[in-house]
Amino acid sequence: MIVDKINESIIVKKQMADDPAFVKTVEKTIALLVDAFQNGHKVLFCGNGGSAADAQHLAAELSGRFYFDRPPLPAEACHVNSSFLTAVSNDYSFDQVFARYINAMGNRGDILIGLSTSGNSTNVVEAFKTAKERGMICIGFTGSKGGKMKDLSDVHICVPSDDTPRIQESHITIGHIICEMVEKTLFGNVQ
Ligand SMILES: O=C(CO)[C@@H](O)[C@H](O)[C@H](O)[C@H](O)COP(=O)(O)O
Ligand SMILES: [Zn+2]
Repeated sequence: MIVDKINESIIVKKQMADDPAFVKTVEKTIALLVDAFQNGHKVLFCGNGGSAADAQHLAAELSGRFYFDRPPLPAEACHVNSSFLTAVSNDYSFDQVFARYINAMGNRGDILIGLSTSGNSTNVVEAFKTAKERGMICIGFTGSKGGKMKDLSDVHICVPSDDTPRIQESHITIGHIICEMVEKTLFGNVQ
């Protein structure tokens, strides 16, 4: 059972590595983030549950530091202010929490990265709709079905699995690679 699960995770990652179209999509994401940061824009992340953890984890790699000392990058996860999250959920709706944050913080040229294994979490879908209205770039991290986020994503990182934990494990792998490459491209000569 344990070995089977480890092997399942490896197989999903191997499928991504062996798919040139998938690798190109990750390259495109890196280029978009580099371009956004170089032009003074920010990157916002959103997701629920394990994907909320991934969202704040990845934002912190960018806004804190990753492999080496360099200037911080403007990045944040939409759920990290618990007063905002509880008030907006209570006074409006949980479906609107990320959309309202995007309305407060997102500007034309900023990037929104939404992580959802189903691609159908309503608060992430609503955030994408709002981000598009505001002229932001939407990058969707999903599982193989893509759900509603498929058609709302400017770039769609679609992990070839239908198993929530296996999809999340690949999201964080790809997210780490993106953060590493963005840091290296922007500041590789700083060390
Ligand atoms: O971490 C896990 C499962 O591994 C859970 O917390 C999971 O993220 C939650 O059930 C989410 O609400 C699932 O949402 P989504 O991936 O479909 O957007
Ligand atoms: Zn989990």
